[in-house]
Order: sequence, then C-alpha cells, then structure tokens
Amino acid sequence: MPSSNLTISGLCKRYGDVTALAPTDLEVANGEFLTLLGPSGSGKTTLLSLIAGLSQPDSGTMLINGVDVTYGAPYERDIGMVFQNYALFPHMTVEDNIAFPLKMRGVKPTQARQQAREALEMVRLPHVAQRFPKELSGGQQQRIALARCMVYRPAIILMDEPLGALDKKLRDHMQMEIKRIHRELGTTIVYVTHDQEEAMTMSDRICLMNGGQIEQLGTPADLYFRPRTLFVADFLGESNLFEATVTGTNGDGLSLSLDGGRVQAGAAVHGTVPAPGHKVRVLVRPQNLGVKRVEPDAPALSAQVLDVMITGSLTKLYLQAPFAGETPITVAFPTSQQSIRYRVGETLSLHWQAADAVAIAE
Ligand SMILES: Nc1ncnc2c1ncn2[C@@H]1O[C@H](COP(=O)(O)OP(=O)(O)OP(=O)(O)O)[C@@H](O)[C@H]1O
Repeated sequence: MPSSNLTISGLCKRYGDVTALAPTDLEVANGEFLTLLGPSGSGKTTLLSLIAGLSQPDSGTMLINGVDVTYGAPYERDIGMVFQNYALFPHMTVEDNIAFPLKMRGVKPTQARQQAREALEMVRLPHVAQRFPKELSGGQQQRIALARCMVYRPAIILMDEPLGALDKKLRDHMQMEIKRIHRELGTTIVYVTHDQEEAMTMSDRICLMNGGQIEQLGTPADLYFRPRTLFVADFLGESNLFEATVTGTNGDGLSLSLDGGRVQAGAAVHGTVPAPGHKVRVLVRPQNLGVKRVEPDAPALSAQVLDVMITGSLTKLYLQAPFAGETPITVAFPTSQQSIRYRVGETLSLHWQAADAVAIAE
C-alpha cells in the first residue's frame, strides 16, 4: 500500500447550529484518486475547503506528507486547486497563465516557459500557447486550468466539480483526459462531484457523504455491490429493495423469507449479521434480477409487469409487487427476440443468485 499523503483525524466544522462536517477521519494514499460524493449540503465542499486551507476547522488535525497543516495558510500547503469556473487570468496568454504559479515560486522565466510548454503537451493543447482564455472552448479552458495547477507538481490536486459547466459529451471526454493525466502524473487527487456516474468512472475510492458525515468509504465496486446502508444502496445506481425476514445464516450469507413467508431466498451480508427474525431489505441490481413465466403451483416471488421499455441494446421491465413497496421493480437485460414477448399486466416470477443480492439491516 503506498504511503498516505493526507491524514485527517477528527476534523470538524460548524457554522452556528449547523454541523457542516461532523468529526471525520480520512486517509488518502499517495497517488490515489479519491472522490467526495454526496447530495447537496452533505459536507463535500466544507471538507475540500478545510483541506485547501480556505476555511479553518473547529477541531481535529490534518497532515500533508506527515506535516501538520491544520491551521496553515493555503500557500503553505503543497496543493493545487481546479474549480468549476476556470479562474484563468483573462489578460494573460495561455502560456503565461500556466507559467504564473512557477514565476510566483521564483522559477526563472526561461525555465518557467519550458515547464509551461511541457504542461501544455500533457493536456494535448500545445497549439494554443499564445491564445487568450476567451479564445478557447470551455473544455480547453478547463484543461488549461488543470495544466496551470499541475505545472508545479503539488503533492495533492483538489478539484471541485471541475466538469460541472461542460455539456455531457465534453464531460465524458474530459473524464477520460483527467484519468489519463492522473495515471501519467501519479499525483493524489481529491475530487468533488454530486454525479454518481462520474464518481464511479473516475475514482480509486469514493467517500460517500451524507449530513456532514462519511456514510461509506470504499472502491466504486464496494459501494455499488456491498452498500452498508440503504442510503448508499439508493444513491449509487438503480436499485431494487425488497422487504424480507431473516430465517437463518448460511455460510457468508443469509436465508430469508419474502412475500409474507411464501418464498425463501438467499443474500450475502456485510458487516453485522442480523439475527433470525430481524427484518432486512434485500438489494438486487436490475441486471442481476431474472424473470420467468410463473409455473402453476410452484412457489414464486411474483410481480406484475407495469411497462416494457426496449432502449436499444438494453430491455427494461418495470414490475410491481407488495414486497417491493411503492417503487416499481426494475429488471434489465440485453435486448433479444424475447424482449418483445413480455406483456403489460402479465405476472412473472423473480429470481436471483444469492451472491448477487445484499441484505441490509434496517
Ligand atoms: N459559510 C457557511 N455558513 C453557514 N452554513 C454553511 C456555510 N457553508 C456551508 N454551510 C452549511 O454546511 C452544510 C454543508 O455544506 P457544503 O457546502 O459543504 O455541502 P456540499 O455537499 O458541498 O453541497 P453542494 O453539493 O450543494 O455544494 C450545509 O448545510 C450548508 O448549508
């Protein structure tokens, strides 16, 4: 495991009665791409501002490469920042914009120019060196902002919704560009977004925040397939949640009864194992849920088809059943000849592999 270059212990921030960040511990490894993800008001920007030194904590400590910077000024921390509004200097050329932080650090002009050109190569825009920011597209300006930030090789780059102002196509492209640059530079990146797909695509680990606290910290796959709470299950991707009662343990998983005890099924469990008799919710992702025509007299978890949507390569069925509550159940599978045979109103039985389902204690 690479050494940790950001260590946060008990960091806390209040604004009057509002706890923007409850006491929080977080370690970010050297070279890691960590994303702070969460709904509006969950504390992402508060945590990022504390790391940047743009605001001061009420308590706790923060080390960057082992140096205590808890109350240090932003310029005393070895960090760079990229924001949604590119904040380039409008009266300077692209090259001068990028060379600026180097000149501020006392690098000689010829050396600064050389490094600025290398940074422009890195973001694949060497031909715009003599243009002014207003002569660039939004995506180009954001790449220049990134080049200006990485040119002095900070230990950590902080990015606050850097792609928020770009349209979807450009955002997808810039996600790949940022990932490539991250791979090539090996710098630690702490990235803020409220877009779960962006977080899943880009991160080594996601720190999912809720109400000023870390709800779950782990790899995208951890959070997607092994959520610890209903909030995590619901926040990341489409989810089906079924009410069930624990009937026993079964290796790494649980045996469950669903639909008022009519059907038995299995599910994996993470963390504390709920005792028999406890109510849980079973999470099954749409692509892990199978459907069959109901066989007469066979016990089945049955649901009624509400809608059939063939969206090109993927078919989605929406169904309803009492054990799923008000929310329609979603089943997704590759489109085939079978897709057009499902009928609205017909009853189907649902099934899944125990390893593809997760029981979450309520
Ligand atoms: N300067 C401030 N004064 C008072 N309350 C604040 C201040 N800054 C943040 N808060 C409050 O702290 C909480 C966390 O806010 P924060 O901006 O960190 O959330 P966020 O997850 O970044 O949200 P968003 O995605 O909307 O930017 C919110 O309840 C917010 O209203």
